[in-house]
Amino acid sequence: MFQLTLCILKPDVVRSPRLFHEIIELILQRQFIFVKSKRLQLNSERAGEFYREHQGKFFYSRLVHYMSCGPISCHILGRDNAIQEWRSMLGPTKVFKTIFEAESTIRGQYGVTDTRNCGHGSDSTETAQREIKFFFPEFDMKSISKYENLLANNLVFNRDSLEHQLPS
Ligand SMILES: Nc1ncnc2c1ncn2[C@@H]1O[C@H](COP(=O)(O)OP(=O)(O)OP(=O)(O)O)[C@@H](O)[C@H]1O
Repeated sequence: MFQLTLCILKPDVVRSPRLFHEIIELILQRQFIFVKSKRLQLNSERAGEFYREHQGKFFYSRLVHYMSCGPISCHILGRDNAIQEWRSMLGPTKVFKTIFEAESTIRGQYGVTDTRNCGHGSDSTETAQREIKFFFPEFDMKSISKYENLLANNLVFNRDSLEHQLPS
């Protein structure tokens, strides 16, 4: 089933152009459609709001500080089973375990710590909708139908905007 998910590439990744583009290529190779892309910097209030479910946990303030320490890159990704596919590419949350147990994943290869773990992926369709709205309030979820019957290789990927373009 065609799905959308929210992908965030975290500040360490965005800070390193080579790593950033390497991860974009990996995502393209997995036949994801980049529906929308946006680079932005969160302030600590917005970062705290995004991760509010973790409020009170020992890593919460570290996480909020990290997520607001530099620009992040947000992407609405689409493909069959997008939510699960992007999370499996990322690998498990905890980098210190992942580098041994899932070393071929993005976190396994490039993660720095359990907090600085390269990326974020929505974990359900409800979460994806809420998170897409958080970063892309102007995005019309109904426009997904435009992409549903298209494969990534029927579209042109614009390397400046980091978005696939629909055939005219
Ligand atoms: N034990 C921990 N120590 C340090 N940071 C953590 C820890 N657990 C989670 N985090 C940070 O909080 C983020 C959100 O945690 P969550 O449990 O929702 O993991 P996730 O769903 O794999 O990650 P994300 O929501 O970012 O995709 C993680 O991506 C990581 O940056």
